[in-house]
Amino acid sequence: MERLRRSMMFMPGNNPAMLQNAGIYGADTVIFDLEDAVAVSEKDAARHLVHNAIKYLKYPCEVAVRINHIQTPYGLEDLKVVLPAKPDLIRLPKAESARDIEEVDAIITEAEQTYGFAVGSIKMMAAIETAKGLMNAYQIATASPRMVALAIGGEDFIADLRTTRSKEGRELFVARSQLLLAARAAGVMAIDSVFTDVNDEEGFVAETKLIKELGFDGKSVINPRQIRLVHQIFTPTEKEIEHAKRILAAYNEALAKGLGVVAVNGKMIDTPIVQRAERVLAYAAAVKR
Ligand SMILES: CC(=O)SCCNC(=O)CCNC(=O)[C@H](O)C(C)(C)COP(=O)(O)OP(=O)(O)OC[C@H]1O[C@@H](n2cnc3c(N)ncnc32)[C@H](O)[C@@H]1OP(=O)(O)O
Ligand SMILES: O=C([O-])CC(=O)C(=O)O
Ligand SMILES: [Mg+2]
Repeated sequence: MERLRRSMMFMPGNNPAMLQNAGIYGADTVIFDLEDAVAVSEKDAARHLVHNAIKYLKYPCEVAVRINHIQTPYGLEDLKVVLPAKPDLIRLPKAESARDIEEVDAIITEAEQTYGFAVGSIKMMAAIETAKGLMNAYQIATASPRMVALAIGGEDFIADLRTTRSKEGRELFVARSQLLLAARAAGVMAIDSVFTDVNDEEGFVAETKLIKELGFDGKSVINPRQIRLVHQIFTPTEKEIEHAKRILAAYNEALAKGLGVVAVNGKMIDTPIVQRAERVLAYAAAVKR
């Protein structure tokens, strides 16, 4: 079972209190933002704060940094300042081509060599936030062996579509589905976008259930209150675990009798259903760890 990334919590990289406490809320990943949550006048201070937080504070989770796009005046400097602290993951926003990934990948490789880190140890993910990025999503996801995930950045994406955000996310449905397909084809995780109304718990839960059904591995979040809700939705229930166990038991019994197919509660069980049951159990075990 790969690492869990159910919740990836953003926080502004220039907020010392948030960086200090980032590890206490149980997020699978924390994302220190240098991009849109940080004003231009604060970019430099944020980079150094993020560097020091990663270097001197111990986080019990994966630590990611969202840099500015590499073709902005800030992206390269972001990498220069944060890479020596060895973040686990670099999140590139507004990725539009494989070239974007290759550029960042080359800079990371150089830093790993300079600072004596194992080459390939710093991972990358990309957020798709434009129609153009989505058209190139598979190429983006496969542009470097460092790539572990594609995310959708829904707020920017909706702006690029020239539409508005509906409560049900109708305008994002196709983009989410396409991003999921690209991620699966590339063998990387798919991470959903942020839900900006931190006081709308019902809306957040509905959206998280939807993206889990679509097949996403997790969600970007912006507030500690959203973490528990995502984890609850992604954790298999006792009923699902029991059902998975029954499927495996029935299948193994059938195999022992030389049968390839068997029924549990009147429903046919064959290889893909067994694979799904195995994943439920592996996931449940990973969540407990
Ligand atoms: C579209 C995009 O690009 S999204 C990505 C960039 N955006 C961000 O990074 C925003 C991150 N989130 C936040 O800044 C805040 O959660 C807000 C502004 C959305 C809401 O703020 P508040 O209403 O003050 O949050 P709330 O009252 O729930 O905060 C409770 C506690 O959690 C802390 N907290 C809130 N959000 C975060 C966070 N994202 N990361 C770490 N700690 C946080 C607060 O500092 C506060 O701590 P305290 O009790 O020790 O004082
Ligand atoms: O990537 C995200 O989840 C947040 C973001 O930048 C966006 O929605 O534009
Ligand atoms: Mg964005």
